[in-house]
Amino acid sequence: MIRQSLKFRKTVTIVCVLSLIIFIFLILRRDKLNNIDIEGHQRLDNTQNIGYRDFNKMPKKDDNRQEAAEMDINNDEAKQELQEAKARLAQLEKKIAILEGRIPQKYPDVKYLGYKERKRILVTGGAGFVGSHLVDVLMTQGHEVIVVDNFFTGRKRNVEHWFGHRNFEMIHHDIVNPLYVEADEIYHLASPASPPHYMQNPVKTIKTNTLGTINMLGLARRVGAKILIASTSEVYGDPMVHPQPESYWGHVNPIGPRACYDEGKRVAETLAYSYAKQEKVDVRVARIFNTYGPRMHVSDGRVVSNFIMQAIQNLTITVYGNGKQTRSFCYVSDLVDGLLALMASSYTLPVNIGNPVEHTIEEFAVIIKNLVPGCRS
Ligand SMILES: O=c1ccn([C@@H]2O[C@H](COP(=O)(O)OP(=O)(O)O[C@H]3OC[C@@H](O)[C@H](O)[C@H]3O)[C@@H](O)[C@H]2O)c(=O)[nH]1
Repeated sequence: MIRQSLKFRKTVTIVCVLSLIIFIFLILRRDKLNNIDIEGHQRLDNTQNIGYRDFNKMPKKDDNRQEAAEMDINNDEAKQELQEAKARLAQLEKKIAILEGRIPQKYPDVKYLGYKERKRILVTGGAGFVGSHLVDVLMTQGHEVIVVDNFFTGRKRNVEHWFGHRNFEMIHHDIVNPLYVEADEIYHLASPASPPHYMQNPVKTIKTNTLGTINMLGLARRVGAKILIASTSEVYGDPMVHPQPESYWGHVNPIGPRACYDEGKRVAETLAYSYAKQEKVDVRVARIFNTYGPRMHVSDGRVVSNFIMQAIQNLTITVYGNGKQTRSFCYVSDLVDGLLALMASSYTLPVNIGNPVEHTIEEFAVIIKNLVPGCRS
């Protein structure tokens, strides 16, 4: 009985120890598994946590990178545009500098005229030799001047010192076509005046002096402007009377080489007085004699520039014919004074404007030769 009891105890003890070992084993095993789970769980948590906690941060980081990339692209484009703009600006600055070089910064002194005194004056042929000097005086007097020129013989450089002035306007226009502007006074000077120039295209010369004059007289009638017609000593043709008074009717060959100009100007005068009589246009007619002065072109073809150029270059002075024909020579500023005085006057019949002292062409050739030092012409 005691033996059985001891055996039982022993068995129970062994079972207990074994159970304990198994229990410890199981606990250790569980811990290990738990650790794995825990680690796994932690990793999962970490991910989740990171995912959760940095939910607002992580995607932002990506956005920032994208934004930064986009900004880089935009910056590159902006830099390129800036460079292009700078290049264009440099080009424009160059062009402006060239233009500024051409336009004088300072204009000749111009008088200030009040609204009532200031006139708007149209000068046809205003870029020519005589016209440009007239424009200078009208501008300095303080008037508003409109220059119309087709630049056949006129030159922009003759009036470029007025470019940009608020009282000055330039129109590139051929007066053979109608012109619609407002004006108080019209100086109608547009026509080639040098024989080689006006004979170069005789039909055009006649058109300018007939159709062109009709257009200007029509304009004067429409706007109520006073008009001065620039006529010529050539209306006397090959005169039989010396010097020629305005009452002399002339000696003109209607089919001669100069007829396009001579007859063109005679018709222009006839038109002026027809408009005066029929349409009550206020007209002035100036018969201009030989004129010389600055801005006369070296290849003008008239006797003054021809002789001077020939004398300077020691070339033969070309006296046409026997040189006994006479001419008077008027300085351009005196002619301009005469034109202004005639326009301002109430005298409506034709007026000769020139130098009353006549010289033969032969005499004139000698005068020029003696004025050029060392001339061997
Ligand atoms: O080289 C020359 C040029 C001209 N002459 C002579 O010099 C005289 C003057 O001739 P120009 O060519 O200078 O001019 P013209 O006097 O014939 O007419 C000029 O003067 C008046 C203006 O109104 C006219 O518009 C213009 O044609 C003419 O007798 C001409 O034969 C020369 O002897 N040699």
